[in-house]
Amino acid sequence: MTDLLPVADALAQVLAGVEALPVERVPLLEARGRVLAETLVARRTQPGFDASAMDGYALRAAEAAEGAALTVIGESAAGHAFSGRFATGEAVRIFTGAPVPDGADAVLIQENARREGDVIRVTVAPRPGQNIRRRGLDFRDGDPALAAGKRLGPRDLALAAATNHPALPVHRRPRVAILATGDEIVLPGAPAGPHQIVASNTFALAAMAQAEGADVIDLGIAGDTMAALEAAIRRARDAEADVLVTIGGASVGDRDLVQAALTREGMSLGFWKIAMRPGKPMMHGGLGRMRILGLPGNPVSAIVCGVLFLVPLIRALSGRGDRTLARRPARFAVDWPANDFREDYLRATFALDAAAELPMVTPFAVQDSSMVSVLAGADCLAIRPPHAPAAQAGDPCEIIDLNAAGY
Ligand SMILES: Nc1nc2c(c(=O)[nH]1)N[C@H]1C(S)=C(S)[C@@H](COP(=O)(O)OP(=O)(O)OC[C@H]3O[C@@H](n4cnc5c(N)ncnc54)[C@H](O)[C@@H]3O)O[C@H]1N2
Ligand code: MOO
Repeated sequence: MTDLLPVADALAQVLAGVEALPVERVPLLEARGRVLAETLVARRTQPGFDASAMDGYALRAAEAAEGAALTVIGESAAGHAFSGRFATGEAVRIFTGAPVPDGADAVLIQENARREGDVIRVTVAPRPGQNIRRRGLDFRDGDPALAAGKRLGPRDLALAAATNHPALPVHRRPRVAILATGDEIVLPGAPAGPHQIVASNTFALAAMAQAEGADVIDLGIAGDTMAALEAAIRRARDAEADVLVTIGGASVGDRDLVQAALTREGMSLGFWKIAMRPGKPMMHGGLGRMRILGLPGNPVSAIVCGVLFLVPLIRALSGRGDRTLARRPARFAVDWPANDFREDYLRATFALDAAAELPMVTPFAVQDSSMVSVLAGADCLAIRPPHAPAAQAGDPCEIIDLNAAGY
């Protein structure tokens, strides 16, 4: 059994040759969560002029000692620059965001001046340059603003807008078809006998795919017959899915028909079975343009495979630079036994150590891959490499922080 494919090799195979999907342009209001296909370059300089950061008076700092009096000769408001000339002993009333008149080198905040008709008296002297945002402070025409491969969040969209892009080149969203299999599987809320199982991992995988920006094609549940499975596989092809995720029927039982059905439909097998717990019977293949992830039925196995393989595959298809979920150093809070040949992804909780730096990890005592309640209660997956020796409390490990990832 020790010749099973290592997890890292399996991931490399899943990602091998995956190219980002074609580029389309979308307006800013539709761009959240999409992945930028080209580096975005600023199309203007911001601010495009020296601008006031405050409401007050534009003046020369050298003429504005405490007690000095200056004559107010005009006004500069946002969108309405002062067009006159600025001479010795003069100030210009100015508002936040307005152009600073030529010749002024500071803006005196109005709270630091006393207005007496057309004259202001300085109560607190300004420093040269104070309250002026220099031209180009934020960015300049031609500056790279956002990198290709970045998934666009709200702040990125503000920058895209400010740099004067009404629409953005992004990769098409991956289409991910999800098929649950098994005669025993019923939908939540449907009448269910005592020996039936309610589909659960389907919803986690769909949510994960959506969270990663994919469009989900729900293929429902196929019974354990070749006909039902083949019909569902064809529906995935007809819908032009980029990825088909099958759930269940992945192992070696007489009713585990998923691989046979896929092979009959023309799949070329990449790999089947990996040195991982949970998730050993995972399968990968290709059917035309469609990539196939055959996940085990056990809910925790399927969802952990989703975290480790489906998420990076969606990210790669979306054109993202960062494909895998971040791993973070941590320490065991308890002793934990030695590992066998399968890389283990332990469901665990953690609390930060006394310095509030490292997560101190406590795996759940029961690590059964059917236990959805344990997975939902976990903060993280603690990774145990193959053949890791017994760990003692305080020993280092790595975790995937599920809460931080939003999973
Ligand atoms: N002789 C062996 N038996 C098994 C092996 C093995 O190596 N030799 N591997 C075990 C491992 S590890 C796993 S993981 C499971 C995976 O089996 P399958 O992928 O064939 O999964 P099923 O039998 O279809 O289902 C397992 C379990 O999960 C339930 N299930 C299925 N789909 C869903 C769903 N959408 N939502 C919730 N629960 C689901 C299903 O009812 C079963 O209870 O095989 C071991 N066996
Ligand atoms: O690989 Mo299975 O997922 O341990 O239960």
